[in-house]
Amino acid sequence: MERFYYLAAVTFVLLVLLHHLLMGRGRRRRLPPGPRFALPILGHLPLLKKPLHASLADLAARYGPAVHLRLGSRHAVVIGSAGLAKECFSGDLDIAIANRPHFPSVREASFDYSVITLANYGAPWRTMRRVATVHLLSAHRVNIMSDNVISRELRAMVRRLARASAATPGGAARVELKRRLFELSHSVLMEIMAQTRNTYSDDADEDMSKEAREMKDIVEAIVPLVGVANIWDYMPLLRWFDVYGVKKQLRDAVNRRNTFIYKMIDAEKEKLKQLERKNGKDDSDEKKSMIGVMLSLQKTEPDVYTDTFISALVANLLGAGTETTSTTMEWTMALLLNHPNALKKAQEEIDLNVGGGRLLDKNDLPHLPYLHCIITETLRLYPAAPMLLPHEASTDCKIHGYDVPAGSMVLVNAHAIHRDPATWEDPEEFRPERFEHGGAEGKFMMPFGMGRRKCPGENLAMRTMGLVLGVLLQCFDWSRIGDGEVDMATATGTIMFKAVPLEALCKPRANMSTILKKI
Ligand code: HEM
Repeated sequence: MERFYYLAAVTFVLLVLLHHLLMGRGRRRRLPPGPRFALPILGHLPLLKKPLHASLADLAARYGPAVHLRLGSRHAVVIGSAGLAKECFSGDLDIAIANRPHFPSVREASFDYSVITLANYGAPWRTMRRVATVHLLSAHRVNIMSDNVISRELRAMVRRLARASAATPGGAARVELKRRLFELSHSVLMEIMAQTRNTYSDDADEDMSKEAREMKDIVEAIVPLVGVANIWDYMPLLRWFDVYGVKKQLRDAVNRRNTFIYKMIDAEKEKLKQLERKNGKDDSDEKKSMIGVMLSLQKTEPDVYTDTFISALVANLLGAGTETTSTTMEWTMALLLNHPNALKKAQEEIDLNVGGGRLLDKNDLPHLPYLHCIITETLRLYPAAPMLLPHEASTDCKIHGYDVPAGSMVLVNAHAIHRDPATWEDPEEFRPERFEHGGAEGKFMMPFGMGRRKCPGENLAMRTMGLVLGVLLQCFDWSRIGDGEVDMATATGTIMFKAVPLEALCKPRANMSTILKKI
């Protein structure tokens, strides 16, 4: 027993020495200020409370806009001001911090980090990013998708809501908005990827294609397992010995996902072959799904656009685009329910500019500036990714005059920047009017990030949100369930979810009754 205590003590001392030896390199550098005492192995991790953005904002209030922390064995710098965020994402510094930290917990689900969101800055990332921005998410394709896909899925949703209301005594249906908005965003992206849907059911409760439903089930199996696996990032022993059996479950779920995507790719290949046989030539890109577009690229550069490349891109865009978009729409509806005057003002704007004779479409959006202000104000208050995605420095660099060693994580507190009282008057208040008539010009927001790793899905997200929210406000009156305000508590995580899923009452508007019977 004595020997055991002796060995434990020696191991502890060695660990502390090793820790100081490794981390001590920082002493010669001028690191940004931060809490002095860091535990061996864990570093400052115990200081971080949930939600992370609030905890980091507290540290910024104490130490300044650039705070140094040690998270496990990594250096991390937290950026907490608009000025510094702009500095980070301009010029050479933008390139220096354009890598992503790689956490073992996400390796399994991310094709070995070879997806746009996680790949390091370099040639493979550039190729994926170019395909996504030029061929899949460009303004031109978003325009095509607005009519082909988004409006079709949206009409199906409106039809179901109108039917549900008609079947409810009093005409106001109780709607699980969180679920509906998620399913709509997921269906839109699935259709954009693979165009699998060929029928629309009149089922009032759910309207996803068979493929969209299967993909949703698979993603729902993977997400909690990645959550449990997070602990691997700091305790590798759990990973090596697969203590909870998570590794095997995760591998099974990821295999299921990959097999499913390969099946979609094969189906799309078959569809394209049939078209070619029928027409003697390939279809135009405009009519193709995203998988179809990538299969055309595969013909000319088979070594680059492999089936694995396509699968990784499909899985990545579905993952990056669904919950960000649906959560932002859920927050918007929650804010409007708590601010009925803003809701009414948006409806009046729609009535004036579109009327009740047809559903609003993409051409109406530029004439609905107040709706745009509402979405922007929601993105300010509830940015879906409150800390963006973590960046990593590929070389030693300087931020705000401080040394930042290569390998440091750089975290940007967009949530805190959006609520900085030095920039925003009454920052905690929902006030879309602040953006009216260029009122917020020059004020800095970054809900989609900035610089090289900025979100490539902004166009698609803004278009989807404009159309969905516009049509929901045009067709229905919305009210809260019960007398109290909607609970605006946030859940924690990379994405800022609403802690209590949003439900609301929805009643068809009188001026839309003819249209609602026809769609
Ligand atoms: C309201 C909706 C959305 C919000 C608020 C949002 C926000 C963000 C943010 C903050 C980042 C990280 C930027 C950084 O690390 O500096 C990001 C990255 C990304 N987003 Fe979005 N996003 C949204 C919708 C979408 C959609 C619809 C897609 C595509 C279908 C998409 C695809 C991506 C991808 C691929 C990346 C990784 C970019 C890279 O690492 O190079 N996002 N997004």
